[in-house]
Amino acid sequence: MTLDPSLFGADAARLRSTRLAQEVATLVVDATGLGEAERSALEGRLKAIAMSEEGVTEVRVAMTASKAAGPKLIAVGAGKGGVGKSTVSVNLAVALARMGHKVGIIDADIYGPSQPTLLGTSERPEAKDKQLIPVEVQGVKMLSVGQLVSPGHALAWRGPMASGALAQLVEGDWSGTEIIIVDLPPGTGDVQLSLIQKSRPVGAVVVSTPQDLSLIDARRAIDLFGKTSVPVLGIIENMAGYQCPHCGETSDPFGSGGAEAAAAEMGVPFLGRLPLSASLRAESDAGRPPAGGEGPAAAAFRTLAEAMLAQLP
Ligand SMILES: Nc1ncnc2c1ncn2[C@@H]1O[C@H](COP(=O)(O)OP(=O)(O)OP(=O)(O)O)[C@@H](O)[C@H]1O
Repeated sequence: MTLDPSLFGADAARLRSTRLAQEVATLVVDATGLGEAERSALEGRLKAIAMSEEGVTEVRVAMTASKAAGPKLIAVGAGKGGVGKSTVSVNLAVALARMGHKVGIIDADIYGPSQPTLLGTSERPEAKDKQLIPVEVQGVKMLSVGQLVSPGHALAWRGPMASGALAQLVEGDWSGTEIIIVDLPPGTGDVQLSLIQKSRPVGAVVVSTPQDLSLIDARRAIDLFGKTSVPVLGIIENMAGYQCPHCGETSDPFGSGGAEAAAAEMGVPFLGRLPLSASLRAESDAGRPPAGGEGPAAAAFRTLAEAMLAQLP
């Protein structure tokens, strides 16, 4: 026998199952995200209601929490290389950290790990009991596949070797971190697929430039996340529009509005666009993510980070 969940009002949303046998009611409750005090208040309310039901002489409440303590991973992908995926990843991470979140970044781009450069660090992570300890830089904890090989060493890892290295990053010591941005390798192949399956991100962001060709690849990336049941939090259009530093006129070298239209067509949110900007590139190359500064790029990345968080399940 079961108890009718509607008895429990708003708390019914947290009920996973109810059972009544030999006058004992057993309630399984999802307590994800609740603190100690809230958990015991919830337990008290459920017990009181269940006890008031006829034929109930004892109530047992089992609390479960899905990965309550673990960080939430957000994958940033792109159908192809060079669209600014790594630049967007690091700036989202820095923007989130500035908003007060405890943020990590995993640079899983085995074809061109760039996070150490973008964050301006050559520090190597230490390992404790075979677990990598992320380095902390510009308010963000970071582990990069680039830290596992000597600088400049081209990575041509395939299959199990790539998966092994990437698993080490995901299984690093991320304690104290709430959100981890995962800078995926560009493309939609097996390496990306197995990384998504292993790290189970709570959501994914797809970066695209406005050209049709890039958008075709972005669609593939969205398909890949769909196949792996990872909700797409949205598309970010990068390198959209260029403001001439001399005359101030804005032009659209790669077209405009393509990503927004593609997002609408595929039924995924459009998170916003970033212009092509020489200063963004220069600051990035120098290891100073503009999201950590004061200019318009910082505001733009903050807006994107907020839009992304708003889509989290
Ligand atoms: N909005 C932008 N304006 C100007 N330059 C940009 C912009 N976004 C990215 N770039 C520059 O484009 C280059 C490629 O960016 P990035 O490395 O982030 O791309 P990516 O998609 O991660 O590429 P890959 O995955 O192949 O490494 C970098 O030099 C970066 O500074």
